[in-house]
This record gives sequence, C-alpha cells and structure tokens, in this order.
Amino acid sequence: MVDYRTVKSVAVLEVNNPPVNALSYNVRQGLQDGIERANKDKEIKSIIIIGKGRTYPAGADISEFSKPHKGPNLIEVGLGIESSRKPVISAIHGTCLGGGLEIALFSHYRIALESAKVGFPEVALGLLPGAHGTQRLPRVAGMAFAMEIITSGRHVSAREALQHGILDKLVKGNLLSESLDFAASLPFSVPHNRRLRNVPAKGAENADRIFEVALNKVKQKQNGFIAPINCLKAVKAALLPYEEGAKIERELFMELLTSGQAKAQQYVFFAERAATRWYVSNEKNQKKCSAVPVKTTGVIGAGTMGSGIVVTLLRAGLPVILVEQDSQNLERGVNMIKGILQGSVNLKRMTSQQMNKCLQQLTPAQSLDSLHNVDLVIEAVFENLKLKEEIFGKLDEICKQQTILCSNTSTLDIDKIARATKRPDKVIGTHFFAPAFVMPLLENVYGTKTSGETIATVMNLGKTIRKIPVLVKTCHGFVANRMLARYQTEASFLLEEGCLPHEYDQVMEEFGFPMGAFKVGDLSGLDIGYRIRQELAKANGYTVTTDTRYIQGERFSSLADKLYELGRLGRKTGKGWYKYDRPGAKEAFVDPDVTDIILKHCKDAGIIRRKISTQEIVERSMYSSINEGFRCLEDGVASKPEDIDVIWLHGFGFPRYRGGPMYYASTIGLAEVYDRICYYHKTFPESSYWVPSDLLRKLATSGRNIPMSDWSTAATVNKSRL
Ligand SMILES: CCCCCCC/C=C/C(=O)SCCNC(=O)CCNC(=O)[C@H](O)C(C)(C)COP(=O)(O)OP(=O)(O)OC[C@H]1O[C@@H](n2cnc3c(N)ncnc32)[C@H](O)[C@@H]1OP(=O)(O)O
Repeated sequence: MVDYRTVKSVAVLEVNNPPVNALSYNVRQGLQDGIERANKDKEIKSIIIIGKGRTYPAGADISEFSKPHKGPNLIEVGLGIESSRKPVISAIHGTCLGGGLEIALFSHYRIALESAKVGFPEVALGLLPGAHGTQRLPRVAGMAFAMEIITSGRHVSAREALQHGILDKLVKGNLLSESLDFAASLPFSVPHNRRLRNVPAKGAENADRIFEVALNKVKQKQNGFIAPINCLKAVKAALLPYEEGAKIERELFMELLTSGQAKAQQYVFFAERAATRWYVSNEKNQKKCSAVPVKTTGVIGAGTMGSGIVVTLLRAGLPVILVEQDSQNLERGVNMIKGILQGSVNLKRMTSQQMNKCLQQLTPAQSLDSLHNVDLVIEAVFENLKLKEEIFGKLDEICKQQTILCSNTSTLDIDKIARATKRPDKVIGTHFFAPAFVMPLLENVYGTKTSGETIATVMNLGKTIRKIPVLVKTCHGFVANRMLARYQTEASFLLEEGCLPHEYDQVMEEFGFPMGAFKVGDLSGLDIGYRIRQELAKANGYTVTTDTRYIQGERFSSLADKLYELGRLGRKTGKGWYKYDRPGAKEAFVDPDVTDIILKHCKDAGIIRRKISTQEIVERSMYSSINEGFRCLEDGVASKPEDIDVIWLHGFGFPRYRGGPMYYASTIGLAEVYDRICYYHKTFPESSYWVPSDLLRKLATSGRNIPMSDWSTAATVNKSRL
C-alpha cells in the first residue's frame, strides 16, 4: 500500500491504494513504517511522500469510519512525520483532500503540480478535519481563510493554495523529478518554523469578529447541520497553545463522529455513487451495455423547462437545436436562455466568452424537420400524453435511425409514448427537475422495451451535463412524483384538519427541508397542480370541482383548487398560500384571507378542526412517502433504497443530515415506522395509500434488523427466508 524506494539520498514513499489512495489502515501503517525506516537509514537525507496513479491521498478511508479502529491513527502517523529529523516533502497531484491534506500539513514542505486541488471536504461527511487540520490550516493560511475552506469544504486550486501559504511551490512536468530537485535544495535538518505546531495561527487579532461573521454565515447557509459549527469552534481553538487546541479539536470531532448526522452524511456519500450504477437484468446493466456517443442534441419546447434543459446541455459543451413552433414563444425561450447564462456571468460562474461560446452552439428552429440528424432529442412540451404521442410519432419519421428519443415527462407512461414510434428501444424518459439548470437530479425512466444501450447513453449524458442520474422503471409518477404525491396530499389534509400553511411549513423547515410544501407550491405555481388534476380527471372519466370531497372513494381536498379559482396562483400573482409584496416577490407573508378560506372550507365540509402536533405533521408527511417508497421497491420501480434517497436529496431538498427518507426510516426503526403506518391506515381508511406496503410489513415483522442493502432482495423472497 506504500512502496518504499530510494533515489540517491532520498526516500520516496509512494502511496499505492487505488482509486484515490485513501488513507486506509495499511496506508497509515506503511507511512509510519516508511518514516521510521528513512530516519534510521544514515544514507537518507530527506523523504518524499507522493501518490501513485491519479492522486495524492484524497482523504481518510470513509468506509473505515463505521468499523473497529485498527493500526496507527492519522494523528499518530502525522506526528511521526512532523517529528522526523529529516525533512519530509509532500509532493501533491490530483486531489489532496481531508486526511491527505493533513498529512501534507504535518510534512515540512509542500510542492504541487499546477493542476492539483487541495481541501477539507469533511464537513460534507458531517465531520471536521480531526487529524489537527483545524489547528494547522490557520497557522499557514490564517483564521478567516481556514474557516471559509473548512466550513465550505470547497476544493482550492493549487494557485490559490500557494497564494494562501498552504503550498510552498508549484511545478510543471514530472512531479517526482521536480520534488527530487527541491529536496536537493533543502538544508539537512528541519528548521523550527517548518514544524507548524511551532508557528502561531494568523489573524489572532481579529479572531472573535472572524468567528462571528463565519458563524452567522453557516447558520444561514447550512442551517440544521452541526458539523460546520464544530468546525468553526475547532479552528478558533487554534489560538490556544497547540496541545490545548488539538484536545478541543478531538472533543469536537468525537462529538460529530458519534452523531447521527455524520453517519447519515457518510451514507449519502456512498449512496450518491451507488445511485449512478444501474442494473435492470442480466442483459441490461452497466457492465454489459455501452453508451453511444452524443455529439448533437435537440430540445422540443421553449418553455421554462425546455429552456432550462437547453442551458444545461449548452453549458456541457453540447450543440442544441431548440424547436418551438410558435415564433413568439421561441423568441421568449431564447431570451430566457440568454438571461440564465447572463446570470451565470454576473455571478462569475462563467465568463462572457464562455457565454458567447454557448450561444454560438444554439440553433433556434420552428420545425421538427431540423432535428433529422441529431443524436439525441429531449421533448419538453406540456404534460399531455396525446401531444407527446403525436410528437414522438413525427420524430420517429424525421430523425435518423440511431437517434435516441427522450421525454421530459414527470409522470406519463414511457411505454405508451414509445408505442407511438417504431423504435421503442430508443425511447426513454429524462425527467429534469425545475429549475433544470440548477437542480442536480436527473430521473431517467426506462420502459419495457428501452434497450441497455439507450439506458447507458442517458446515464452517461447525465454525468456529462453534471447531474446525478438515477434510473427507475416506468409507472405513473415514477419514483419522485409518485412519492411526492403522498407528501403533498397529506399536507393538504393536515390543512383541513387543523394546520395553517405557515404552521405546516415551519414544522417541515425545522425538519430540514429548505421550504415547506406550501411555499414550494407558491414557487411552482398553483396552476400546475390544478392542470394535472384536471387532466387526470379527464383521462379517468370523472370531474373535479371545488366541492369534490371524494374521488372514486378516496378522500380529496379541493382547497388548492379553491385558491386557483380565486386567481391565487402563487408568487407569480403575488398571492397563493401566502401573500407577497408584489407579483414575483420572494418573501412570503401569512395572509389572513387564506386563513378565512381554509376555515370556511372546513365549516362548509363539516370538518371539526383540532390542534395538530409536530410529531403528527412529520409522521404523516414522511411515513406516507416512505410507505410509497417501499412500494416502489416492491414493484421494482426503484431498484435500491439508495436511489430513492438520492432522488429526494437532489430533487426535493431532503435534509442531507437525515440521509434520505428510506435511510431516515432505518434510523427510526422499520418496526416503529410500520406500527405508525398501521395506525394511520386505521385512522384514515379512506386514503388507500396508508395500506402498509407488503415489503415494509415483511421487513418490519421479520424479528431481525435487516440492513438496507438487503431490502430490495427481500422484495423478491418470501418471509420464511428473511
Ligand atoms: C484520532 C484519529 C482522527 C482521525 C481523523 C480523520 C479525519 C480525516 C477525515 C477524512 O479525510 S474524511 C475524507 C475526506 N475526503 C473526501 O471526502 C474525499 C471523498 N472523495 C471525493 O470527493 C472524490 O472521490 C474524489 C477524490 C474528488 C474523486 O472523484 P471522482 O469523481 O474521480 O471519483 P469517485 O467516483 O468519487 O470515487 C472513486 C471511488 O473511490 C471511492 N472513494 C473516494 N474517496 C474515498 C474515500 N475517502 N474513502 C473511501 N472511498 C473513497 C468512491 O466511493 C468510488 O468508489 P466506487 O463507487 O467506484 O466503488
């Protein structure tokens, strides 16, 4: 795991633990042994630590955090490096992160390739840099920079790291030979100030103010997370004598390590990577199927969704033909695209040149015929099956044989859309989330006949356009909207039973969502849900009015439709579940008119309102969704619980420190979740979604604590084998 060799009078310790040279037990042991051996060897004058392959160590081995500790810990290894009598140089390339950067800061010198990145991403794992990183970074880069880097977890370019004193030298070309030259230029002994423990933290004079500013920022931006706060406290402790600061860092680290948040965030790290791996059958899976190249694309529909998708494709360097029949709508769409890109320039996320390059790749068009030669088309028109079937039928005639046809539908059956073509193997759903140029999730939806090649291509496309692609099977609403429907329905029933929109939203925001369901409703527009309900009614042969209380025996709340019919469409009209200073404004105010509408609605329907507890709001919102999540696993619509969690984290802003709804259920305990679902089923028999999922029942009553990794297989085995 650490190869030891000598080059003239230099010992080279090369970490060899692919893919990212994580500091696993064997690596730590190898580094400790290597430093000792080099110090004992009279011929050796200096020591270089370097990574083999793509990177310098990118951090501790995250999978070891949940296992019993083995071998020397990172601090022991680091202290061994610092106390080495012979100078130790860290030679950095790739991503030098977390524990990797700590090893570099224990070293006496740091030299790096210009392309390297350094950083402390521990905060994203619910941790702090617990091997003295919080004590050492302020000693080279100052309190303010250390607080910013450690609480944001951002990757810092080598150039910026050099400017802030984290690196001593940048080099080009061969890192090892440059490091050997550097080593040859060093004195034989280690100067006092090259051992960072001997250096005071920079910025001590303004430390209190820096801390307060940083604390306010994390409270605003990372509300609910405990790690950023502990990170700040630990960095502040760097003002104390070294041993005292390190002791405080240790206490704050242990507090985090044993917290539920760190466990959830580490689960998310692996879930995000697992979600991009896909398996449908022995023939259709990631290992067997290759993506076809996508060099040219088309998007149909220049509305908000279509324009957002175009921006995402352009930003990834893909040329796009945007088709919209109506010239005014096309112009509006192109202006929207320009506006979004200009916004990125204003925020310094891209340069004007990059924006112009993107715009050169955009071809507006009014006829589908212009798509005849593209590799992949994404249809993003209004959510109407007939319209989509018509468009896919035409595309099938127009596009070359190999073109992959994607629908940005959020609910409709991909098999039905595919049947409108003679190439169902090349038809797939690509469900983007609004705003498409911001939201990281891409829910890819395969139909019965979608080929493995088509799936591989859109999963690959997801990565190319910097989204997190998750694969699910077609059904009404797929995973995201199928589960969300339960969440939203329960929210509307809770209003009827006793909550007000702001009371509900406050509870769910305290749970960790960035916005409660009613603020989200106002943001998306109440007309969207209204149209979907009317379409659904039409398709299923019933009518919905503001007096409707039941639909086909199921309880229904018409409150949202009442607001719609009063012209309260949300932010865009300045009135929705809340009121706003003006149309388009962001700040929501409680509106007494809405309270009156709700109270009258309840009175007319004969509903006696009651006080509803926080626990009931959270349980009904989350457990109804979780029950549906288990059904998705049961039906094979989702292939693993991680996929569901990633969909909620990146599609709906589920709090990362709770892991996702399925992980959250595992922390509550499936037996408890199942009991409460049974209780709500008994209490609300007119809402059939409370019928407990068979899979959940099997898992919850198995008498064993079945790990999440076995939930999907449990869907296919009978109870006796559980
Ligand atoms: C008393 C003792 C106190 C001890 C205190 C210890 C304090 C130190 C803590 C830490 O160091 S925490 C870890 C900090 N580092 C990170 O968080 C980096 C995480 N990794 C990444 O951000 C990325 O992987 C990357 C390095 C930027 C590379 O990205 P890329 O997209 O190229 O590859 P990935 O698909 O993300 O990863 C490839 C492969 O490697 C696995 N992996 C990556 N990092 C780690 C890790 N630190 N530990 C274990 N495994 C890691 C990742 O899961 C992928 O695996 P597969 O999915 O391919 O199986």
